[in-house]
Amino acid sequence: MASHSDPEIVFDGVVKRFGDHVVLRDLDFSVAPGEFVTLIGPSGSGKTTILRLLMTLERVDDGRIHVGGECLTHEQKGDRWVPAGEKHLRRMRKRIGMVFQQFNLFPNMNVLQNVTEAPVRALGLSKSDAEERAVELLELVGLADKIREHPSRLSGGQQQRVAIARALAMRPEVLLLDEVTSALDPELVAGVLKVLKDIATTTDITFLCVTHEMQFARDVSDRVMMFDQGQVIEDAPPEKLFTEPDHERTREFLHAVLDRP
Ligand SMILES: Nc1ncnc2c1ncn2[C@@H]1O[C@H](COP(=O)(O)OP(=O)(O)OP(=O)(O)O)[C@@H](O)[C@H]1O
Repeated sequence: MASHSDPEIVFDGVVKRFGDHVVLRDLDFSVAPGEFVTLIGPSGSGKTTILRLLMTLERVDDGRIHVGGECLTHEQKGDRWVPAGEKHLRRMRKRIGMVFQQFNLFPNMNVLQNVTEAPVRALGLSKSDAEERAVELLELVGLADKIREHPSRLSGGQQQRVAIARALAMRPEVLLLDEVTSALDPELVAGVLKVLKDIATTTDITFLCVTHEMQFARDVSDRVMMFDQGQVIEDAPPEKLFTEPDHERTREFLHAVLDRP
């Protein structure tokens, strides 16, 4: 069982390769319960791979990942630890939600159905309980008046807010955010970020976020991890990392992204 002092997420010596390409090399980090941690770093440095490992969309080549005090990647069979089987992964997956760059809503379902489908199917909630909760969440993301609309009638920002409500409907302990505003028109970005900030500050969900929105990262994160060539090269509160980074590589990276027109 997890105790209060256990970190919510632990990467312990994680290695991930694609063929000969080592994307994560002996990666160690942890995230405390309720913390909001943002991963920044150059394109191709492995940030999305970290989220995909947590979603069990990829398997580690070495090392272990723990979530909520339990091993995600391996399970005990008798006195041996073996790579996690499908049943273990399915159970663990329910604890982790993810919001992607693309909203991935079901086009043939209305907003309410999109938010209730998984809780009814995967958590076994009754339809009326799932709907009650979905309406609360859709109010939280500012879409109470859209519950009968189909996704195609919504703006990108509204669709992304439905995707956020859908992820929250599964009551995740951990919410992973992967470039959630990248596919949005610039004028829709602020509304989505505001919703996320409200959720981050009013719930005890643990967040691991990949974003190029540096102002958002600075505003919301408890910690920012600068990631390069498969490892965390700097890990600091945002006010430190964005103003006086220790590492030259972090300085160069911030200079490049903050100067972008
Ligand atoms: N399924 C895959 N097969 C082969 N190579 C992959 C696969 N997924 C990722 N990679 C490679 O792993 C590296 C890390 O990719 P990843 O998407 O994690 O980077 P990232 O830091 O999230 O980049 P970006 O900021 O551009 O999204 C890249 O070189 C990528 O080409």
